[in-house]
Amino acid sequence: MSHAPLHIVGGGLAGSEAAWQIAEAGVPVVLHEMRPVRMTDAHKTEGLAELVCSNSFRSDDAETNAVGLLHAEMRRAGSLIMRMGDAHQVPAGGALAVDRDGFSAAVTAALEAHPLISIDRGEVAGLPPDDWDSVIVATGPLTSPALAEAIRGLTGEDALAFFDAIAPIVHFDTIDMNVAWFQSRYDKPGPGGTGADYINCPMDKAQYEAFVAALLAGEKTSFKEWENVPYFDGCLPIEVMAERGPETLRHGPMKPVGLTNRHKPDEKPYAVVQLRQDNALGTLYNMVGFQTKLKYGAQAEIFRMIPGLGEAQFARLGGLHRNTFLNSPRLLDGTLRLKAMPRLRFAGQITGCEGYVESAAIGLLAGRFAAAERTGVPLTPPPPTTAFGALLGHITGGHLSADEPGRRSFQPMNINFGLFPPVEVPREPGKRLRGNDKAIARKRALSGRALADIEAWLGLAQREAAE
Ligand SMILES: Cc1cc2nc3c(=O)[nH]c(=O)nc-3n(C[C@H](O)[C@H](O)[C@H](O)COP(=O)(O)OP(=O)(O)OC[C@H]3O[C@@H](n4cnc5c(N)ncnc54)[C@H](O)[C@@H]3O)c2cc1C
Repeated sequence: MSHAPLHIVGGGLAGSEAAWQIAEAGVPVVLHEMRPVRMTDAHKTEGLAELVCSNSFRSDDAETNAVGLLHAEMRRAGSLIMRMGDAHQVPAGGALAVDRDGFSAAVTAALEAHPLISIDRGEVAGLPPDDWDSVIVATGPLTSPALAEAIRGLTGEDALAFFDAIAPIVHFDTIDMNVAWFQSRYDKPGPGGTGADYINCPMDKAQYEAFVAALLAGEKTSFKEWENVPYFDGCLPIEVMAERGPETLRHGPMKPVGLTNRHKPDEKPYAVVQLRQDNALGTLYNMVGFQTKLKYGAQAEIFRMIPGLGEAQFARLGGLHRNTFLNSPRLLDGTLRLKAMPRLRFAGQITGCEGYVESAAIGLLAGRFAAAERTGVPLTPPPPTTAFGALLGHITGGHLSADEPGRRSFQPMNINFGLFPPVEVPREPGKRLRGNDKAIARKRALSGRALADIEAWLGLAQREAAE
């Protein structure tokens, strides 16, 4: 049976995954992507699913890490983003990091080759036309202003925009490896890694203190209209962390634990800056956790104070970006449709999830919901005990609003075990778990339950589609 096409606006992480899911369900889809006709402030290419900053999908540990669990669920659900991420991974300790160009090219090629997908390059500069009866809007944190304005007018809610900061990338051959050394924290090999995947730059106490002082004094980009902007803690600019106290960085991205300086094994570094491979060739490394809103001149000067980076050349410096997202718990229904106009469904970071993987996961769900609606096969949302369900719950209703007049408390969030309903931790007779052991046992129990429940949900969805 042939179906009328669905439309997706935005060919990023969410839109690409949604297109794949819809087409794989046998429904034709038109994917509208504005690049290269119109670019965003962060995208550099015309490739679909371009990674705009870090090249990491974060931890791949499905047993004790919530994003690793989400990876596992997505793989089971036939995710294109995970398949291409796995195919283009670069070594990164316990994390899944990818060669950004190879990854984006592979996603683009797969979508272009699918017989049910057509790709239309052009901006949707307002509400989608009335004759598009089912649309997924996946235009991301940098939704073009014309569309953002139209959505804002439609919802009556102010789409909150605020700034995040991105980390610099360094040319490998400008790093002094007589000072820096390769090692993953605790020598963890992780998927596709060797246990020596990060470059580490050590600092002694005096160097660390001088560095923190320089960060505090360095000239920052200031955006008056965005002052008092609420950064979320996972993506704080390094100088904002420094402002929180002299020790904050040493306990955050510059923590020295699990690392031994190969050049001076008897000297414990006071702080360590880590760089992670950014491309398959190994010619570029990004500074882990070093997102910043320092001015370019100040960045180059201050980051060259880091031992090993004295002569560093930067392929890209850090910067600021806008982040636009909906007050989804109020605006969207349980299958991501806009209550005020149900022909529009939202996916990706614009719904208030955060991160490449989470955005793709919500794209996957939006695609499946839209395809099910088109084919007339009802699809119940995934159970809240799964990573898919927990994330969807956060977006469509799990968040408790602070309900202060004129303000809203809903903020973008990465997947985390705090979003899952409590679980009974299995007890071993005669053994009482405490502290870290107890926390790990709890995560294992949450993961085990999630994987069993997602298998059941996927099996059920498959049976319903076949009937
Ligand atoms: C500068 C920056 C740095 C980030 N750093 C990280 C990071 O390090 N790690 C991480 O996990 N996440 C990071 N994020 C968040 C990351 O962007 C998102 O998590 C992810 O890319 C969102 O996926 P998405 O599909 O929702 O949006 P995107 O991947 O941004 O895709 C949206 C697409 O829609 C297109 N588009 C926009 N408006 C229109 C329109 N009107 N018509 C047609 N097409 C349109 C855009 O060109 C884009 O291709 C960062 C975001 C930004 C902006």
